[in-house]
Amino acid sequence: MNIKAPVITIDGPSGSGKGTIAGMLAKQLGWNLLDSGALYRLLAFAAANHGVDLTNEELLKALAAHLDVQFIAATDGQLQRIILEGDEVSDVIRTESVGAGASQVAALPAVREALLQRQRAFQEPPGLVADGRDMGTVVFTDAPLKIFLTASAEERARRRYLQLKGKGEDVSLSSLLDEIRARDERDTLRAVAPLKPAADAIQLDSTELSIDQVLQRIMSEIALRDIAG
Ligand SMILES: Nc1ncnc2c1ncn2[C@@H]1O[C@H](COP(=O)(O)OP(=O)(O)OP(=O)(O)O)[C@@H](O)[C@H]1O
Ligand SMILES: Nc1ccn([C@H]2C[C@H](O)[C@@H](COP(=O)(O)O)O2)c(=O)n1
Repeated sequence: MNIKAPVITIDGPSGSGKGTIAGMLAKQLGWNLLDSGALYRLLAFAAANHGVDLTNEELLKALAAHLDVQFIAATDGQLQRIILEGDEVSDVIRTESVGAGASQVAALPAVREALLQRQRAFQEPPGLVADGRDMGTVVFTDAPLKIFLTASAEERARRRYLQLKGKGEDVSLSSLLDEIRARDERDTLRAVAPLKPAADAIQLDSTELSIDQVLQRIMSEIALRDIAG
């Protein structure tokens, strides 16, 4: 019998802390990690490099199906690395403009379909932590633990502001808030796989919680379900 590796899904809006928490959980459990947003970011980035318009669904579908990408798992002291067509792009795909492009290509049904199997292929033993927008509602519907992580738009903009300032970027809090609201609207209102909690997801508002408190809360849900061996 083919027993599938367990999956923990973490969905939520931009800046809610999904990526941070998913990376920490995967490390703590010794499980695989899927940063599904990175795939949409990679596609938007590759499209710009190849001169493909972000509204050209047919060309984007072909590009998505043939994306030459490698995810190199995090090692002690190093974050996961992402290689696209032989070049390391781990940092350059993290800008707000690539994020906005990702949100635009992610609204196209043919693109989502082209990336579906690639995401499911990450479900390997001993387990998978997957973060994104539709992990619990579309990609891993039978996951034994689904988290929907939120925070107020103001808090998410504040976190992003601190993150980008920390990298030496010249950013404005009010424009980050506008960008976050625009991305929320596009991700939530799109017709296909919109951002929403799965019916069986645990909703966790991290506005007033530290990273550690969020992690502890999720670890206690894992223990309750006895899914991590
Ligand atoms: N509970 C928290 N309290 C304070 N800061 C947090 C918390 N969770 C995450 N952060 C910080 O907020 C920033 C954004 O977090 P992260 O990148 O994990 O969000 P995300 O939901 O994955 O965003 P995106 O979907 O845009 O990739 C990071 O600098 C992270 O350290
Ligand atoms: N499962 C996913 C993951 C991401 N997206 C889209 C929507 C986001 O705005 C964009 C970038 O994601 P991020 O890296 O910020 O998590 O990609 C999606 O539609 N579905």
